[in-house]
Amino acid sequence: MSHITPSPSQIKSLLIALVVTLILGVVFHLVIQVERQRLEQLLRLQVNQETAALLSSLEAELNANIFLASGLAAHVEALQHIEQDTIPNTLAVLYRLGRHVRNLEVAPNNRVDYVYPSAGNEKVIGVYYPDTPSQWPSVKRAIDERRTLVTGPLELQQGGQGIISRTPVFLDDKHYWGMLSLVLDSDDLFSAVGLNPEVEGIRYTLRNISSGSGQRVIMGHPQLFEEDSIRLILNLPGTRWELAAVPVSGWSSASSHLRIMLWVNWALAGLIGFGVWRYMRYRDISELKLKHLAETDALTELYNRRAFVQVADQLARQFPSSHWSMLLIDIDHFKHVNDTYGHQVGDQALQSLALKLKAELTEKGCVARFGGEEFAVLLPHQSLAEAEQLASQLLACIRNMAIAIQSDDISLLRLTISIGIASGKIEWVGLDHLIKAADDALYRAKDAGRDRYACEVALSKAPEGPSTIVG
Ligand SMILES: Nc1nc2c(ncn2[C@@H]2O[C@H](COP(=O)(O)OP(=O)(O)OP(=O)(O)O)[C@@H](O)[C@H]2O)c(=O)[nH]1
Repeated sequence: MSHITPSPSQIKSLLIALVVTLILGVVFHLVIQVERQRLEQLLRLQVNQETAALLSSLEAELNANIFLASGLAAHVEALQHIEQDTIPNTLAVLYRLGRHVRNLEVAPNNRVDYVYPSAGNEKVIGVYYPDTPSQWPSVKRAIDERRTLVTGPLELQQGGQGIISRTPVFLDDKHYWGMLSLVLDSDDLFSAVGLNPEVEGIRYTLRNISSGSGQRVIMGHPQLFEEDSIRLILNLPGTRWELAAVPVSGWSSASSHLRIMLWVNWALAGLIGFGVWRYMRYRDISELKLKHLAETDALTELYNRRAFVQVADQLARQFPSSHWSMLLIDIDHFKHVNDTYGHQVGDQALQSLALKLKAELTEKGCVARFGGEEFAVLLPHQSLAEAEQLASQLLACIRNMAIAIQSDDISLLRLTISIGIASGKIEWVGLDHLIKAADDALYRAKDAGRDRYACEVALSKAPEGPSTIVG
């Protein structure tokens, strides 16, 4: 199984793209979260306002009714008694004046003697409060506190539920005369103010939170008090109610579209990250291509002279005390090839020779086209003897090589080369000197008849004078 190891620049591009994706994603995410919270707060504010408005309508409507009996109480207190003839009419007037009034009761000495309207409320006549456990505590409390108190909603003697307002009457401000009660139809009252279990996308629940009420739910779904709800309290004389409100589709409904935005955000951040990665890869590849173009000879695909010098300089810095050899290779009578078969044949010959040199020498050193029909080979860590051996092999290899040519005039071409060898410790010699020495040696090889090598030996810091060998 083959493993493809990513290059450092690939890893760098990937990391930068990931960082860009993460930063953008997190920033957008935070912006969306802040917007979500803002929308949720707005919704809470809106629900709070609507709940408060509902509660104040309820309070206003209750207050408009529960003190109706106060007028009758004042009448009794003023006259010190009640005139039986006028009671039905008085109660009828009060009944008309009120809203949602189910019935009015007059109970001198806590026994109900009069009720209006009488139809449907007959069962109430004669009820003695102290004998009615469901009513006596609230009656007694109103007497004790000497003020109008509201209780309920309660199950009524005559059936159904009602909110009861009780006003105790005292004669001479001392002697308790009796109780005036006003029963309101709770359902009618709630629907008149628009309080229902669900109103315009908001669920409401009302409960009684007065002590001893057992937090009884008056209207709506009890679970609203288990939820994250807006809660407002209504204080009435003698009782406390609590109204809870929650949007039907929850608090996050106002920002539900932002949930999609979160996905879009990450997709967008990923897309931008991918774009960054593509751009960086494109830039890296373009840089590599440019570098390759700048370093490579277009005809032979070998290093050009500039790249060769750069590589050699780098190696010289890396291994300053190493012993180096260098070959300068020049094709013999190449002008003749060009002149006889044309420049194109010459180019093909140069390409074939470059391929051969690459195949033979790449593992041993750095091969470059030095100019025209001249090639250079740098052999770091190689002695003169090793360089000479290599040069002999090369000479034989090229001499015996038949170069295939695509031309009407010729199909096979044979060439020879001449090689100049220079050798020495790089820190003493220096690259320029090594090249110059190899060039001199090449000149001598040409001079000695070509198809051979010549070397410069004993190049050192303090050379005694180079000696020349022609192989
Ligand atoms: N086809 C081709 N020819 C080239 C290229 N570069 C240089 N030459 C030719 O190489 C020849 C070099 O000729 P000379 O310097 O006289 O050397 P030579 O004929 O090889 O003779 P010696 O080197 O003395 O053996 C010239 O004809 C150049 O035009 C190239 O890229 N393509």
